[in-house]
Amino acid sequence: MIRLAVVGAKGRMGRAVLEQALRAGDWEIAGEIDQGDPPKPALARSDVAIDFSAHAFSTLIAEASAEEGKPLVVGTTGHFPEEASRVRRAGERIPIVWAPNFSTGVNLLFYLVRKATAVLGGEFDSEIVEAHHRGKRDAPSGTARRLAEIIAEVRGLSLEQVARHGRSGEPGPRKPEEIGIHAIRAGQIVGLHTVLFGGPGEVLELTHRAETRDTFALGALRAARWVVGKPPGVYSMEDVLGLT
Ligand SMILES: NC(=O)C1=CN([C@@H]2O[C@H](COP(=O)(O)OP(=O)(O)OC[C@H]3O[C@@H](n4cnc5c(N)ncnc54)[C@H](OP(=O)(O)O)[C@@H]3O)[C@@H](O)[C@H]2O)C=CC1
Ligand SMILES: O=C(O)C1=N[C@H](C(=O)O)C[C@H](O)C1
Repeated sequence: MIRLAVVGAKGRMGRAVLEQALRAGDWEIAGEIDQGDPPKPALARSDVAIDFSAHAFSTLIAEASAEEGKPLVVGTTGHFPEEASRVRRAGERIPIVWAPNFSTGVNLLFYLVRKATAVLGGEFDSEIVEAHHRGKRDAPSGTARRLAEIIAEVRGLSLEQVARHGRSGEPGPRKPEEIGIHAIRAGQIVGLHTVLFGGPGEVLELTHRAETRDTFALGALRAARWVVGKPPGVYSMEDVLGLT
């Protein structure tokens, strides 16, 4: 049995992880950490923790895991740059899988978008559209941010300079280097990401649709199994899936 701590256990994702862990049968739930719980006792009892909480708390969890010497899987999104640096620093002491999206399809989408951007080149405009449930706190989604980073990396651009979050008023003609990012919030949408490449006389759209949270929960459990025993470092879900 692998002893697991779930951070944000009462949340949408925390509940999905607990359900899938119980179903798998080889996990012992050693701790559930939510508002008001001190994290360290539960981390100390566990072989690995999975965090789906909120950016500030997730940063504290990464630091507490490093102090306890325990591996960690971070699924939380929306970290501010200073928080992200602290998570990376924790990864110098323990192994961390940190991914904005644990579904296999989205990690394949990352690969396909890298390839499409390289093949299509600067003649094609890139726009990202994401849609999520009304309860989501951060925007754009961590997955949309990662998709934008990938396009910027391949095109040798600084994302800060070329990201265009929505358009209104009179933005004028689109600049070729812009990467448009658009967030929709409605109802119970689990997760939808489309990358649209618009070129001369044609449009290519790559879409991933998460149908239930099980895809994220199963991916996070797969990452947790993988990360136990790894050397310190910050790993991606693409590393876990062997896509790198
Ligand atoms: N990487 C991936 O594949 C995925 C990532 N996510 C990300 O996971 C995160 C959680 O999503 P979701 O489960 O939908 O969100 P929820 O709001 O449903 O759950 C978050 C949980 O964390 C708890 N929490 C928040 N702040 C704290 C805190 N300071 N201390 C202790 N507990 C806290 C919440 O408690 P309370 O309600 O009392 O505030 C809640 O139980 C988000 O960042 C989301 O973007 C989501 C899906 C997939
Ligand atoms: O908050 C969510 O629900 C999700 N968040 C992740 C993100 O921000 O990319 C992943 C998934 O799309 C669901």
